[in-house]
Amino acid sequence: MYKVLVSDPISDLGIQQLVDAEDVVVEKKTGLSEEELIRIIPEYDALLVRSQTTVTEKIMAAGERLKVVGRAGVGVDNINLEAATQRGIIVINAPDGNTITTCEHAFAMMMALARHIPQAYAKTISGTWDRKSFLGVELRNKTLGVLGMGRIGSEVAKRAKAFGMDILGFDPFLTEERAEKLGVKLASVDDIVRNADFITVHTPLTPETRGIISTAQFAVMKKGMRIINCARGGVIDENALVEAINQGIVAGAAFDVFEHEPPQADHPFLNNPKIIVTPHLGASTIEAQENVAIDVSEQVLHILRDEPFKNAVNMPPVAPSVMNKLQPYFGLGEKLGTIAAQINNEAVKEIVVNYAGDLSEVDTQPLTRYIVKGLLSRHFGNDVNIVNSMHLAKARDINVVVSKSTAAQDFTNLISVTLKLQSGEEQRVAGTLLSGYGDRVVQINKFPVDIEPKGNLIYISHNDKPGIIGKVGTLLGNNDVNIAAMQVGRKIVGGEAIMVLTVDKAVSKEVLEELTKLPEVNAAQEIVLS
Ligand SMILES: NC(=O)c1ccc[n+]([C@@H]2O[C@H](COP(=O)([O-])OP(=O)(O)OC[C@H]3O[C@@H](n4cnc5c(N)ncnc54)[C@H](O)[C@@H]3O)[C@@H](O)[C@H]2O)c1
Ligand SMILES: O=C(O)CC[C@@H](O)C(=O)O
Repeated sequence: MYKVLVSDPISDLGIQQLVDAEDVVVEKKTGLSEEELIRIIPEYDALLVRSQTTVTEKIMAAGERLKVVGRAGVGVDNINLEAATQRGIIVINAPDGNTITTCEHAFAMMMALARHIPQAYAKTISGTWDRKSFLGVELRNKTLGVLGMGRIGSEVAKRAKAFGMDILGFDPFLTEERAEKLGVKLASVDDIVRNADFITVHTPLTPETRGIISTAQFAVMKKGMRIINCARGGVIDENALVEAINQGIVAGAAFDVFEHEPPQADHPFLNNPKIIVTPHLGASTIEAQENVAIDVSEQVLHILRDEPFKNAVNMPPVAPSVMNKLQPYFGLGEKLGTIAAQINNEAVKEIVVNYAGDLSEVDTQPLTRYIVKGLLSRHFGNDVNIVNSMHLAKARDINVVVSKSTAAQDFTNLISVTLKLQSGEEQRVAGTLLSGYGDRVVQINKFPVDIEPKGNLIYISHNDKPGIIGKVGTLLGNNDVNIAAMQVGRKIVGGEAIMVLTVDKAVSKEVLEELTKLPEVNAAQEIVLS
């Protein structure tokens, strides 16, 4: 008999198939502390959660029989994926079941903001008939900026079209073709913050999206704009928002999510008449809760019974024999993907991976997943892993092409990752695993290099002129950035060249900007590797 613990409120109808299964016992125990969960988890084969239970490393470690953690929803930020993977615990989610519901909540928030509905309701039921304080605005002919054009963002854009809004969309994976299909104008974050009357965010919380809307962005916004966050707390900086409201820049804000949930009683949003809030209700409809629970229960049953399943967030389906051959290259592959993503700022249409030498003889499919994971992690953060990386690329219309060749230049193995970009340009990074030395990046674009892919790097493209290396060194020195290693690549004397510097600490955006202002420098980008 398999035992399933449901530790958050999850739709009864949704888990009915588990309850009905003859080989399963379902127990519901909600509101448990971490200690209580640690104490009881050893009895269970599966754990079903929503977003209230944080499934920590300690809980995973105590889950001696735990085979699967099912998340009835999208975000798995409350589940320690690494700990699960290390212990072979499969984590599954239900990414599609609450898309429409959350989109509708964001839309409801936008309409409530435009017409002051919560404020007017509160005043009316308090006995005051006030028709003067709540003059609203129409959505028609307004510009809506959508940051994050994935499942939910795309659905919001479709509905905004029907309301006669002009839509500006930004997503690192949004191509012209897809934007056109959705009736959205492809824009940069800067275009959006300068031109939108309404902004809604639909990205995960990653290092890149944390504070993507903050003081600098509020400073250039249209006076009287309105802003909505039904994605994750922290994507819009909470303090900067309050400040922008006080300065009269933002006319209203609607938040379903908070940096810390639930927010403290003295949270500045809770007594601000221009901010409307809901307690993380984006996914809370009967339909969505049934959808996600049905989806996740079905998969839990499959996993418990050792049947094929979908939507695993963390577990690679790799046969041990293939794993042994490929494992040494997984780290290199992921780093090549990460570097390719970080030296590129354009939408990617195709990823071409070439395996040469030794690697051409084996089934490299699992390794490709690592490369694509590295590439997408810049924008998806922890939401991408080797199980879902190919699926995520496909869902973003990014084609992944693999080719093989027996000759690997002067190396025994060579992995090349070429990004074919929206503009028609290409970016290429190649690397090898050198016996006794480890991972090496041996080519960036057309330039041969020899770089250990580790720590903080700065990638500079420049014109090969005397003195440029000194200027870069002096600028970094003046900013207290110590250079540990430097590689320069060029094809011809005086022509295009690149410099890759290994530095002892992360560099600020300001320093990168200063570097790009040096006369011979064309671009300077930070590459962060673990
Ligand atoms: N409020 C709720 O109850 C609720 C419910 C469901 C989902 N969510 C949250 O909503 C968000 C979106 O969910 P989804 O299902 O649409 O996810 P999704 O993965 O389909 O879409 C997210 C999109 O964000 C994009 N993105 C990543 N970094 C970006 C950046 N720097 N700038 C712009 N775009 C960037 C990704 O490319 C992706 O297309 C997630 O954070 C999810 O956890 C909240
Ligand atoms: O209500 C929930 O379970 C949270 C939903 C949402 O944030 C998700 O990530 O799916």
